[in-house]
Amino acid sequence: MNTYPINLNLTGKKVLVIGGGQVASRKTRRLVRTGAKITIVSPELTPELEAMINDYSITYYSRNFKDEDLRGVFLVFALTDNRRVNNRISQLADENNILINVADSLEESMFTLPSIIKRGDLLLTISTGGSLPALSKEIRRNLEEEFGLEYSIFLTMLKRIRPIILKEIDDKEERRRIFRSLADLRLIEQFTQNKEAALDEVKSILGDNIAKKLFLDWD
Ligand SMILES: C[C@@]1(CC(=O)O)c2cc3[nH]c(cc4nc(cc5[nH]c(cc(n2)[C@H]1CCC(=O)O)[C@@](C)(CC(=O)O)[C@@H]5CCC(=O)O)C(CC(=O)O)=C4CCC(=O)O)c(CCC(=O)O)c3CC(=O)O
Ligand SMILES: NC(=O)C1=CN([C@@H]2O[C@H](COP(=O)(O)OP(=O)(O)OC[C@H]3O[C@@H](n4cnc5c(N)ncnc54)[C@H](O)[C@@H]3O)[C@@H](O)[C@H]2O)C=CC1
Repeated sequence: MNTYPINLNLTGKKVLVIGGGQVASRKTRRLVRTGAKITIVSPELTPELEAMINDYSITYYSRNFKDEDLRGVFLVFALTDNRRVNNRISQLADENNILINVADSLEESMFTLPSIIKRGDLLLTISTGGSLPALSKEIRRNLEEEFGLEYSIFLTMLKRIRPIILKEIDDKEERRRIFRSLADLRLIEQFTQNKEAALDEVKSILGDNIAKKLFLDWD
């Protein structure tokens, strides 16, 4: 299947989770960090979901799914263990143009969830097109060792540096040279081993003028 990979901004959007088992737990864990307005409908809940409902302002209805639950919903997860219920939700979502993920049917899903590695602003996603989700998980575990916290630190710094380079350096080629030199995996990894040396290298890539502007209040 040729899916279209996107990173959705769910801030303030109504998201409905139907079902309260292990799969709902895993998917809701990722949702609570997005700023979405989450509602869960399920007669039963895992202890983790109970805790998330308390800790984040999640609306919860302790009952089976009703068709009206879909009203005004932007995105829905059909995560019950009942094929007929999941299929009904999928039909309704289709009719009403609501984005849907169905836990037990790739065909009825408008999108699937990838395995993710998040290090601050760095987001790596892995997907097997539904062929073997366990492999996505295994690849994630392998890559996790390769991409550590240094990426988060580095990108936090770049968030501050990049706009200044864009503002201060008019020459497009020069800017491109700088950004390409900064996108250096070896340099980023140095932030865990020898932060001083890594910062020195960043300064030398930026050149004296920019470095002075940026690192004046740097400790
Ligand atoms: C199509 C998709 C739809 C979707 O859910 O979006 C889907 C479908 C199904 N998964 C099933 C089973 C398992 N899923 C996992 C794990 C994950 N599954 C995820 C995504 C996806 N799963 C989407 C495609 C992703 C891709 O393309 O690779 C991950 C990546 C993301 C997430 O869900 O958070 C997350 C790993 C997160 C991480 O840790 O990194 C494990 C492993 C485990 O739990 O240890 C098992 C048990 C082992 C096994 O069975 O392989 C079953 C069979 C159910 C049954 O037995 O009946 C179906 C239904 C079917 O195949 O029809
Ligand atoms: N996509 C994925 O990553 C995976 C999908 N699955 C599939 O996902 C589904 C759910 O799996 P689990 O969470 O492990 O099952 P589970 O049995 O732990 O949870 C099912 C939940 O659905 C609720 N439920 C049942 N009928 C309902 C209804 N009419 N309305 C609202 N809630 C209802 C139950 O109360 C329960 O909380 C299964 O179909 C399973 O085959 C399983 C593993 C991984």
